[in-house]
Amino acid sequence: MGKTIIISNRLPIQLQIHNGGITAIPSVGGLATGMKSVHSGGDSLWIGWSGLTDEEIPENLVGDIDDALSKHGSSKVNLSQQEVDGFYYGFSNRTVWPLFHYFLEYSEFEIESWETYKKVNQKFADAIVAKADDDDTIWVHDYQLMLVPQMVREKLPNISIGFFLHIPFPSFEIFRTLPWRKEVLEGLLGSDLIGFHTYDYERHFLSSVRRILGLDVSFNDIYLEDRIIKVDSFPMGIDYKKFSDAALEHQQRSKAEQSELQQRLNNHKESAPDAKFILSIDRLDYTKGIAKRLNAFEYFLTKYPQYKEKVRLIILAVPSRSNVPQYQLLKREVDELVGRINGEFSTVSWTPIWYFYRSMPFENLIDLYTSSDIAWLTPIRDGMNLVAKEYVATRTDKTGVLILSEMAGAANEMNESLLINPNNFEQIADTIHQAIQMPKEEQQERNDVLQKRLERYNVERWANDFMSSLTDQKENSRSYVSRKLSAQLLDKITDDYKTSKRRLLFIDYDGTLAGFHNNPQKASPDEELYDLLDAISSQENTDMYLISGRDKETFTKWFLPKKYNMIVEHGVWISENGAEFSMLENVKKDWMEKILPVLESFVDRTPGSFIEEKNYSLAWHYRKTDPDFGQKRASELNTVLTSLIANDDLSVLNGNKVMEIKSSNVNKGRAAMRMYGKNDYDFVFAIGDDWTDEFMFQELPKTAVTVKVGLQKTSAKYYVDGTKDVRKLLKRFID
Ligand SMILES: O=P(O)(O)OC[C@H]1O[C@H](O[C@H]2O[C@H](CO)[C@@H](O)[C@H](O)[C@H]2O)[C@H](O)[C@@H](O)[C@@H]1O
Ligand SMILES: O=c1ccn([C@@H]2O[C@H](COP(=O)(O)OP(=O)(O)O)[C@@H](O)[C@H]2O)c(=O)[nH]1
Ligand SMILES: [Mg+2]
Repeated sequence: MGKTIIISNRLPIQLQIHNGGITAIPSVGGLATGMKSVHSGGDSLWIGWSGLTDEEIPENLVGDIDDALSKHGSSKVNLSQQEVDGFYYGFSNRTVWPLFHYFLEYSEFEIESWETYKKVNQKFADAIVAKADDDDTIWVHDYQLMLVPQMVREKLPNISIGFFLHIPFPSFEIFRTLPWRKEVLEGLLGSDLIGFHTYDYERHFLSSVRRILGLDVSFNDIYLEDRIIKVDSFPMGIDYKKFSDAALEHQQRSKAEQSELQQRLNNHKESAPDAKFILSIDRLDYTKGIAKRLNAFEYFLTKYPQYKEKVRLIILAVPSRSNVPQYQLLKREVDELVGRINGEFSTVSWTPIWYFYRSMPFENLIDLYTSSDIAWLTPIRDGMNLVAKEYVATRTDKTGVLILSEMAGAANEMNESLLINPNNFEQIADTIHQAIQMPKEEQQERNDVLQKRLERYNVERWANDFMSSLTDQKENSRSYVSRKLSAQLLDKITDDYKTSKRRLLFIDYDGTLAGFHNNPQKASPDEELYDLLDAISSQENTDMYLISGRDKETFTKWFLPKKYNMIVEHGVWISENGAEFSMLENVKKDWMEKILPVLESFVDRTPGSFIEEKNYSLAWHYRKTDPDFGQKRASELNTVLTSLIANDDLSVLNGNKVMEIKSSNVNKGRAAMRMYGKNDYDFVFAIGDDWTDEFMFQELPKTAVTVKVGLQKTSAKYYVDGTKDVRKLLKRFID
């Protein structure tokens, strides 16, 4: 097991130059604070940006800076001012950040900053490659580095790469507006595992992958030619113990040991013992809804005037990304709002809002958390929001009320808090009122549940879950690429075939025995194929079945005179030894009239596509359409159908340029297993090219020889390249 390399834009510490010397200060923000506890525990290297540009670093300090970082297990990527502008202030925080948080109108699409983003991502990737060995595990963090996984993959094809996105992944409708959406997705797909905070972000991401890249997605796996990528949600936790221990320790301090801030807080509590402190802590970011919160607070004071002089809002806004114009505007807006509200409501003995615009050290955060009766966090969108979790963790006597926006990722796990919609002022005002009135017992009940959960799903557990999922995934992916049939393997299979006592063969038709045609009727069998099938089926002790999704009329015409055994429409019909087709499965077809109009509307909008109406299924073919367009429509149809059929016993099969809707209890695997049960077979063989054949590969016994045509995702043991190789392989059985 090699080392772990963590890579993020920001390192756990930020360097500053003061009076010719270097000072290291802890980084603020969820990623750095959360991962820090993971990093300090193990054998890991953290690569990131020091916070200083090349221009800011005097030559004589270069060595000292490297030393300072290496003391923290870190190593830096050097960035010039121009790079920081284009990459960090530019593409990361003026394009991706607003877009992914649904602030579409703030998003700027500038080609120059995209180019710098690419260049800087390459720098990060190169820094990893320079330090990594093949058995290391790379964990890339966040939206600033979305191209890094693929860039590393190109240099180190076998290394394990995980990626975690700390911010939301927006819905397809939003993400599609990004001019470089394809490149971003491809960059991420260099990973083996991609993690999100919530299932919703994961779902949005998968839908974009399906619709923009047209890739095969099954549950939460993405199939590439030679790898599988797993996508999953891992809600990030906090270092619970660190916060609860700090709060306990804080409680035991004597007056003299308390911080200046704590003493001020105490003085205010003493002067107005009934007054409540409401706390809000965030980076000064438009996604955090600080301005809205101030307006809502004003509304609350108007709606519930009895709380004048009884509540105080403490706002800690941490300076962030202040080179981005939106952040500067927000700063001005918040300053003005605080001034106006305080001006409007203050009395001689009461200022409703205390406003701090700075970053506070850990000790002061604990002062604020432990002194506040209510924490009020109302982001308009937030990937997770760790402050919410930290507040609850510090409540040693379990009192305190958390009011949390339902738009924060954390809301998914903190149902016992008071969840609000940050745009609904009426609801917010009433909720603050409810929080102030909430009996102690109820507060404790709610926090008890929350604390237990936070303690269990702490940041260490989060990191371990992610890492072990990454290890598993790497193994799955390795075993996924099935083996190409080498000459040696072919000899072995032929030998087993010839020495077996009773054989059972399942052979798919389209894409396996015959190539594809724009018109399916034209893909008819040729003489060579008839000869081959005649020879196999007439062998002693050999049960050969052609197994296909085609309709029974076509197969009757082509093969009934030949008396081959046939299973068609995926297993609805069977014909053996030249008998008429009879039903193998009893299936309903009343759903068809509901689905047909949907397919028709897709035919109308997708020139070249057409519907094939089979007896018990409907297929929408798009072989003749423009490939990209067809793929796009197929993903769209898939989305529509999946929601339409959710409650029926139907499934959608994604075949080769065809989507078929049929009863769930009919598939080739089930049909094949019924044949397998009829006799004692010591050689079972199945070959096929598409998704629908996977049912056979999965359900037939492990000893079966299963062969996929074409290198694609498969459960088959082996693969061959194309229809020519299929015939070559089958010929071996009769030579
Ligand atoms: O590095 P900055 O530009 O100063 O910004 C600070 C960090 O902000 C973001 O944090 C996110 O991660 C948290 C933990 O997963 C999550 O709780 C929060 O909702 C996110 O906004 C950003 O993702 C980081 O990259 C920044 O470093
Ligand atoms: O003055 C401050 C204010 C906040 N934080 C920390 O910054 C993080 C903020 O993370 P969150 O997930 O809430 O939001 P983000 O800033 O990452 O969007 C939390 O761990 C806080 O403890 C800090 O270190 N100093
Ligand atoms: Mg086929």
